[in-house]
Amino acid sequence: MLAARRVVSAATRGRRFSKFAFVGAGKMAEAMLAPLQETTIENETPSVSFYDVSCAVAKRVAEKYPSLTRAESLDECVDGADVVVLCTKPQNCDAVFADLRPVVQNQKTPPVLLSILAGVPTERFRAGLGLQKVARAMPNTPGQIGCGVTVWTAGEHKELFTDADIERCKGALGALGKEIYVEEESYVDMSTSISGSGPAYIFLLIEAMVDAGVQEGFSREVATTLVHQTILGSVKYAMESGEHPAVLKNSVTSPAGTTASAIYELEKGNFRTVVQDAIWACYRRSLEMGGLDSNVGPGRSAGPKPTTEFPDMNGN
Ligand SMILES: NC(=O)C1=CN([C@@H]2O[C@H](COP(=O)(O)OP(=O)(O)OC[C@H]3O[C@@H](n4cnc5c(N)ncnc54)[C@H](OP(=O)(O)O)[C@@H]3O)[C@@H](O)[C@H]2O)C=CC1
Ligand SMILES: O=C(O)[C@@H]1CCC=N1
Repeated sequence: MLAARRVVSAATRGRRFSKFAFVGAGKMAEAMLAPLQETTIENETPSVSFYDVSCAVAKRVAEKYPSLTRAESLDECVDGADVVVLCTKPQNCDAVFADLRPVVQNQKTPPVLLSILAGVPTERFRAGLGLQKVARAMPNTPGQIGCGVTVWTAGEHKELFTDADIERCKGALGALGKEIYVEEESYVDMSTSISGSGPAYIFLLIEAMVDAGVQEGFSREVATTLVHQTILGSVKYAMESGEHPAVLKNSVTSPAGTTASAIYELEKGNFRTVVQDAIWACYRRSLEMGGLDSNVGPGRSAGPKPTTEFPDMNGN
């Protein structure tokens, strides 16, 4: 299922189609390319080029998406782009900056840089590439089928972005599923630990449940169907019913029944705190990668502070 096509705003009506240049065409870029080629932005299908230093990766993507333009060089890829979508690894930022800086500086109109790199703050791109307009997003792999969720920000310099710039970023990210704009960049690091990396936690759960089914004697195929459908159905039920998960869990758990025995074991293994510790560890790693204070989490000194006051005894 792909996301609904976007409605065009008056701000961008009548302009030429948007051009997106993907630098790096690996796993996450590919997840973004599939829905992007199906969507419309500014009432047009956007033009999309991509470049990857790995010929094998570029060749595979070109074969899979023949309507996209495979560029042979970074210059060719970025030439005339409205938005450069950076999809390389955070670990080789400096090498990428060295190659990309002269190319973006050479453009008549400086493009927007939309980074999906985990952990790397917008200021680092502004300094490394000499670009003013830097947006940062944290998408996830289910975006490949239009079922993703992305948290993104234009950082502290949002006022430099035109309506069309924002619409292009929103359009590209909206093609992946839900997009949530945040004013504060720290929420992008936080979302990495929940939605960005989250699919991996779910896949681990799927793997564990399927393996248990196989241990019990199901064929792997049937066990996989049981697990997929259980997780899919539970998510849809939770979303459609709007009930608190504890209520839904209790409705499955009969007195002295089977579920209670399973939940006892999960709780004995600290299931919920293990999940929460994993999420905090992921957030800490994102902050570390950005050179920020990562001493966050229960019992640690840094990190988010409550933003609202507790009500007084009268509820005011
Ligand atoms: N995977 C995920 O679920 C998510 C990933 N992200 C972020 O997305 C980014 C990409 O991750 P992912 O797709 O998994 O990584 P991949 O390694 O699959 O893709 C990165 C690609 O970029 C290529 N590359 C490296 N340097 C350059 C360069 N100078 N110019 C062009 N291409 C280059 C790499 O080639 P080579 O391997 O030869 O170096 C590789 O093919 C990361 O920053 C990650 O933090 C964000 C959200 C979710
Ligand atoms: O593991 C990572 O660093 C990337 C970022 C979010 C998902 N994968």
